[in-house]
Amino acid sequence: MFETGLLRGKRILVTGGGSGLGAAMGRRFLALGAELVICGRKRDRLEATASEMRQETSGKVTTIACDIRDGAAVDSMMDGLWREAPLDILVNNAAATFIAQSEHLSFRAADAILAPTLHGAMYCTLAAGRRWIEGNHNGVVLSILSTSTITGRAFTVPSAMAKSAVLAMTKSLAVEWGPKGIRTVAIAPGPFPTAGASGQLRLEGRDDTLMRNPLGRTGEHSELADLASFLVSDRAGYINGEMVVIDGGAHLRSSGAEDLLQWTETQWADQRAARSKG
Ligand SMILES: CCCCCCCCC/C=C/C(=O)SCCNC(=O)CCNC(=O)[C@H](O)C(C)(C)COP(=O)(O)OP(=O)(O)OC[C@H]1O[C@@H](n2cnc3c(N)ncnc32)[C@H](O)[C@@H]1OP(=O)(O)O
Ligand SMILES: NC(=O)C1=CN([C@@H]2O[C@H](COP(=O)(O)OP(=O)(O)OC[C@H]3O[C@@H](n4cnc5c(N)ncnc54)[C@H](OP(=O)(O)O)[C@@H]3O)[C@@H](O)[C@H]2O)C=CC1
Repeated sequence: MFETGLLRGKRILVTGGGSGLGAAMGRRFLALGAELVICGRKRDRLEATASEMRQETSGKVTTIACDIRDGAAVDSMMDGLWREAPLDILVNNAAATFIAQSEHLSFRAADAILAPTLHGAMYCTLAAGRRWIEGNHNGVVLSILSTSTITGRAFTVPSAMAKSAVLAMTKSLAVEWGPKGIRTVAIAPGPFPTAGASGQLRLEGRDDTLMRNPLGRTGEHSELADLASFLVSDRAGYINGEMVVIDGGAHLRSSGAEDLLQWTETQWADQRAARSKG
């Protein structure tokens, strides 16, 4: 679908690129000629994903273990990267969520979602942006958000809050950093099957999520990877501050969480007990 070498010469960091949608985007970026860096907390999983990628392509893949909740760790990751060469593109993909009745969320539980999803994305963006501006280098920040930024979403309130805040960052920096050669864009995916999302959101057995999709299916990873590749490429050079929804039209019918309103207190208690058993 794209010209060969669409992303040739681009050095791209995908946070949370060792799994799920981050890995799918990374694979496509490599296939389009980019140099890829993936980060996450789990070094083993990053290495396993990178080694699969290296077998599939001749492109260069680097892994960095980094907990993006830690600003100093983010700065040290960016220093290390910039010592070699500046990044061209940052993809804020790492995030966390789980379903819970909000009145049962401890402050620590709320922070467990806000810290990577909001603070982590902000730390990475500020760290990359500062270096781009100091070095007079153009850049693109793509943030993977959610349609909860449009609809809100019951039972995943900290995630909806964090994603909405990163959308505000995307729009605000488009104006502040656009004149400095930095584009900020976002994607709001609907349900795409990944181990992370299915496990945390109990998507299995919640047929309503799929039934409510006007297209009657979940998204394909390749569909998201295509959209991401376009948005970070120079072909999308005039798109700035925009969030593109890719959800089959699902959010026009429902936020995706309404079936949870039917859960009984016993079901929620079982959910909490399952969590506390690990
Ligand atoms: C909906 C429709 C969609 C339909 C539409 C689909 C749209 C999807 C939008 C977004 C999707 C995604 O983000 S999908 C991405 C999913 N991937 C992930 O979440 C991967 C990263 N996840 C993680 O790291 C973990 O799962 C997570 C728990 C979030 C963070 O782990 P931490 O080690 O930081 O946290 P812990 O130390 O274990 O716990 C910190 C506190 O949080 C509490 N806590 C942890 N899990 C909890 C839980 N399930 N329920 C309550 N509370 C919980 C603990 O009890 C602690 O509080 P105290 O007891 O008080 O100490
Ligand atoms: N799948 C879906 O249906 C949807 C997904 N999204 C968004 O897409 C993105 C990818 O989600 P998905 O692929 O489904 O889920 P995954 O759980 O596979 O991806 C989350 C990634 O984030 C990384 N991560 C989490 N916390 C941290 C941290 N503190 N520091 C560094 N990395 C971290 C994880 O790696 P590690 O554990 O090694 O740290 C993991 O690779 C997320 O932003 C999610 O909100 C949005 C809407 C729908």
